[in-house]
Amino acid sequence: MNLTADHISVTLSGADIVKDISIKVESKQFVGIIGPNGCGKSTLLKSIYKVIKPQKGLVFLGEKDVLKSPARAISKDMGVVGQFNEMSFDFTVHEMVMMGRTPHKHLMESDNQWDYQIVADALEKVGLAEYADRSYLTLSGGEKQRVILARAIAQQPQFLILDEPTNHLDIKYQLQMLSVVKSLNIGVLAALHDLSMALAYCDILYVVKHGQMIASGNPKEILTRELIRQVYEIDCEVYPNPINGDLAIAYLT
Ligand SMILES: Nc1ncnc2c1ncn2[C@@H]1O[C@H](COP(=O)(O)OP(=O)(O)OP(=O)(O)O)[C@@H](O)[C@H]1O
Repeated sequence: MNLTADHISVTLSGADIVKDISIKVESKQFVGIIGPNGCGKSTLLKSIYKVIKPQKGLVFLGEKDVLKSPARAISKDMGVVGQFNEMSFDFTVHEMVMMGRTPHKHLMESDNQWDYQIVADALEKVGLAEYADRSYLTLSGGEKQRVILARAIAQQPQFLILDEPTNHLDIKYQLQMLSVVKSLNIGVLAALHDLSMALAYCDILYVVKHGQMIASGNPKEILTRELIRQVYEIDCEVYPNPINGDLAIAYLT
């Protein structure tokens, strides 16, 4: 399912946070958004998944006009793994992941065997099968992040939005999270901080600074020393890794 965000502008408390940004994610593409802290990545994503209403712009998911459709209709197709995953109430891990089934159910419809299987499979995928009965509030930040991914997987969306999905994860689970997401074979739009991960996983990369899009394209072509200096104000070398031939980045501080 394609996602198109056209000419999105967001103003918050009088400040222009997102300035006329357009993004396209083709079906099954993994698309990344990078940029420094505070450049507007989360705000842009929130305006796409309807938490913030943009002042200008259009968002289409397939044929659906996202900004004009009810949240429930969009949640059948769009999953979101946000940056902050705190809950006020204590649910078990199983209950948290089962919430992913809600968009597919009628009011008061109870969970069936099929839902149970989907939840068990999703927990298995993120390596948390043994955690089903644990209290969500007692989990570590990284475990919570993986539960939220499992919930999004259980939702069986056609499109996934990830806002810095790996920020609590150690390297094993960073790789696991992005590999699991890639294996879902659906359109993905992800805000990422790690440029090496962006190089490894993204088909297309959008680069944002001060709320504006300053570059986009194949990460291997656009992530140059000059662009990284312009965006992050640091010096680096981008070079072919002699071990696997992939591009790597050495930061020169
Ligand atoms: N409700 C608000 N009112 C005023 N300013 C806001 C509001 N929400 C966010 N901002 C500001 O908008 C800017 C962009 O925030 P956003 O969270 O989109 O950045 P980001 O690129 O996701 O940053 P990070 O990499 O640190 O997560 C920040 O300067 C933030 O302080």
